[in-house]
Amino acid sequence: MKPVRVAIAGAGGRMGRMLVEAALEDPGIELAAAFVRPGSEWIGRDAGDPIGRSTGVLIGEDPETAVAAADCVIDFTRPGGTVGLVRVAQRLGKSVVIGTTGFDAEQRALIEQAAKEIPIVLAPNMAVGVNVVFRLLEGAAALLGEGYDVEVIEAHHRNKVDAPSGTALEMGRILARVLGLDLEREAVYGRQGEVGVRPSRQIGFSTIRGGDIVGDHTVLFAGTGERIEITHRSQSRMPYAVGAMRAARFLQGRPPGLYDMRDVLGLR
Ligand SMILES: NC(=O)C1=CN([C@@H]2O[C@H](COP(=O)(O)OP(=O)(O)OC[C@H]3O[C@@H](n4cnc5c(N)ncnc54)[C@H](OP(=O)(O)O)[C@@H]3O)[C@@H](O)[C@H]2O)C=CC1
Ligand SMILES: O=C(O)C1=N[C@H](C(=O)O)C[C@H](O)C1
Repeated sequence: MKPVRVAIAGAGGRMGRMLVEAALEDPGIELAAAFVRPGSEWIGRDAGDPIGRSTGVLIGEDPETAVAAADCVIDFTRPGGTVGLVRVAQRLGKSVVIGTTGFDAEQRALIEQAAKEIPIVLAPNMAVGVNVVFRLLEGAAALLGEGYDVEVIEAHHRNKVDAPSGTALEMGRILARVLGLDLEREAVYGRQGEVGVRPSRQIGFSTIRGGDIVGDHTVLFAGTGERIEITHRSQSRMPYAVGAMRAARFLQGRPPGLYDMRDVLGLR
């Protein structure tokens, strides 16, 4: 099988660098292009420079040129950048792996629309462990049922700009579905002041930001006389990047559609 040619967006970012490294280590992947925003200090430099390696691929600034050179574009940037890139991929008939988080409803709808024409993996967390935790949460929530208050607690580095994390929100969606809750009405994001007695039909989200924490997620099921905590802690960003390469390989030859990491990992 020919390697999947990937273009990496935001190649100078924290995840962009990891993605370049993971692409170089994966025999099923060929690094075809890497690009950044116009004006970036990285333009014209080797894509391996941010990680002290040499790739022979120069960092560009034109998404069209980069996407045209690849089978699949991998995007861990910001929602505004992602939707623009999805339009380019749609026009050129290329697949997209999206790790970016923090989309609003309109941006999400645009991605869903594009997925009618091209194959897209959209996943707030590409680490295998987190996707297994998603499955554990389904089981735990179904077994525990009512009688346990559910809280989602996440911690990330000081530079993360969206909150709660995309992973925490996905955990909330899974728990709400299994428990029959309406997340729009029954979620609470942080608490302050005289908030009153906690309703049983509620999912609480708490966000911690500080230092260089890569990413921790805990779901707490608090009962009477006991509590259960399911925790995932990331010690490195590499599992996210390795997952993104798996997603790019998964998309090769796939029909248009919106997939997530559970599809990629066979966890459905
Ligand atoms: N799904 C997953 O497994 C994971 C998802 N993430 C998500 O990935 C995203 C990026 O995280 P991280 O790498 O830490 O962030 P960084 O800020 O380190 O990197 C973001 C990159 O995107 C670029 N960028 C920002 N805005 C735009 C735009 N409008 N158009 C194009 N490029 C843009 C930045 O360029 P510049 O430097 O010029 O601003 C930078 O290179 C976040 O949404 C995060 O939540 C993170 C880890 C795992
Ligand atoms: O910004 C990050 O760093 C991360 N973002 C993702 C999220 O919002 O869930 C995934 C991971 O937690 C790291």
